[in-house]
Amino acid sequence: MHPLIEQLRGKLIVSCQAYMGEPMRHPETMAQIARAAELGGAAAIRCQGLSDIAAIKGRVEIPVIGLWKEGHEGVYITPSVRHARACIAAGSDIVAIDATGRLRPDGSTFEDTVEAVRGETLVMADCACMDDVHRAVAAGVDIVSTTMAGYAPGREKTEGPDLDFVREAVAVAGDTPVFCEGRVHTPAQAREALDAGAFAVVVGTAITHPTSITGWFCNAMS
Ligand SMILES: CC(=O)N[C@H](C=O)[C@@H](O)[C@H](O)[C@H](O)COP(=O)(O)O
Repeated sequence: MHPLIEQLRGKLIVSCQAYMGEPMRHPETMAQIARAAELGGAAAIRCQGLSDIAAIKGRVEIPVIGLWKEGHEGVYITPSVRHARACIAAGSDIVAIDATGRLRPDGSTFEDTVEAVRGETLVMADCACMDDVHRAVAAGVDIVSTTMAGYAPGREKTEGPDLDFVREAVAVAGDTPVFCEGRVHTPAQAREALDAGAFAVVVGTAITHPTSITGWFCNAMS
């Protein structure tokens, strides 16, 4: 296993993302949050967009998992070779790519992107279902992640993390590490994900999205 991935074993990865039109959507803000997460013990940062990747890479010592989201429908996480190459150029140590079988806007496939960038970077495959896991492992990716479960066809959206998906993925992924990502909202759930066999756990919203967290409190109080 690549040493950069080995150092993530059993660790927390923090996803620092602000969405279009949101008050925290600024590379400097994301870099500050990423650095704060690093000080808290995060082993890597996952982040979106070329400016954020560059700003965060310049601020933290830990590895950066970069992606580039374009659009909201269909394949929007690093949807082409061009997007993946740009993420590498911006400073990503690992590039996250949608691993679903859906065609990308430019007509290319997941395999096309993996083929083009493998050897230049480490690839994290954002999967929605077991078909994606099989596809990603066959393509030779470095990491499989449950990122898209509940957000693309294939699996129901679970209340918390999809731990059954983690277990099923671990059972077939062989030596390829499986990360648990998506709806991990509490430290206890992060622990459960490791117990389910996850190699590492990615937490975004519950650490870095104050608008959502505030809403959780408000809902509980109304
Ligand atoms: C489905 C999709 O587009 N997920 C994105 C992937 O980068 C992010 O919006 C999530 O915040 C990230 O996966 C972490 O998940 P959570 O925020 O639930 O901890």
